[in-house]
Amino acid sequence: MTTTAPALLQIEQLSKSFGGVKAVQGVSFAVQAGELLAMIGPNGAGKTTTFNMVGGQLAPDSGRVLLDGEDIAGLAPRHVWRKGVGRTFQIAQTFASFTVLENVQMALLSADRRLWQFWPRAASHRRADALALLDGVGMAQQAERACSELAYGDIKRVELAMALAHAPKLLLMDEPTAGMAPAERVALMQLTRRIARERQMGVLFTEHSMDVVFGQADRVAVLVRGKLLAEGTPQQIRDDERVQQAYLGTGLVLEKHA
Ligand SMILES: Nc1ncnc2c1ncn2[C@@H]1O[C@H](COP(=O)(O)OP(=O)(O)OP(=O)(O)O)[C@@H](O)[C@H]1O
Repeated sequence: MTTTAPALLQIEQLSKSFGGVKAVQGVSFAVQAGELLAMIGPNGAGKTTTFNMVGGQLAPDSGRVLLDGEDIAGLAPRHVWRKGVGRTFQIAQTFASFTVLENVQMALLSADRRLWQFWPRAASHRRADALALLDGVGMAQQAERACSELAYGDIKRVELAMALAHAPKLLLMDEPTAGMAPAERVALMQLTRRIARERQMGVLFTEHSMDVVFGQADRVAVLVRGKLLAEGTPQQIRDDERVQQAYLGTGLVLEKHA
């Protein structure tokens, strides 16, 4: 008899309302280790709400968020983070004057649960590990530059390295490519995909640009008005008439063929 390994992330029947608005209703899907799952849907579909229930920013009204089989629904964000769920954040303006290396060293300090008052020591903290993380995203050569001097696409790569500092099992990326040029968008998600494969890390991301979704995601979950409309490979989603209908009139076109 063969037993199937549980998914890295399994969300089951998640629901959340805000007053009378049913933002998410009975949504279930899974993310496997090493794969990229894109969550898409028209505006107001419930993507951010779902995302925040996985990250701990919102507690669901009902349903489960299983990480390696353990229910983490309703845990505070820092506890969810400790369990191995990472999230990419923008480099705060305050830290833009610090070097690329220093920013990653700070992320490592935080992963090691050192307090910010240890900052004077950050310069010596796990320098080699920080460089290795930067090497993984192709930014080691720029380690000594201030983040404020970097091109936008490079900042995104540093933010990715920072998110990897605590070696998450699952990485949440909320519109990771917003504001990027098309070629940069694809490059960032190709890099993310390679890292996800190497580390066997799952990635759940929300995305509006269809070139990224259909070119880079392994699977796609489509939310419409709080419900899961469809889930499958990019090809299955592209060919799904219900998805086509859902996007009618939104200005987005799902091409039938890549
Ligand atoms: N804090 C809140 N209070 C009240 N209503 C909310 C709140 N957050 C979300 N909603 C509502 O829940 C529904 C789903 O919103 P959500 O932000 O999750 O959608 P989305 O798919 O992320 O949309 P977008 O693509 O526009 O970001 C919307 O009707 C929204 O107005």
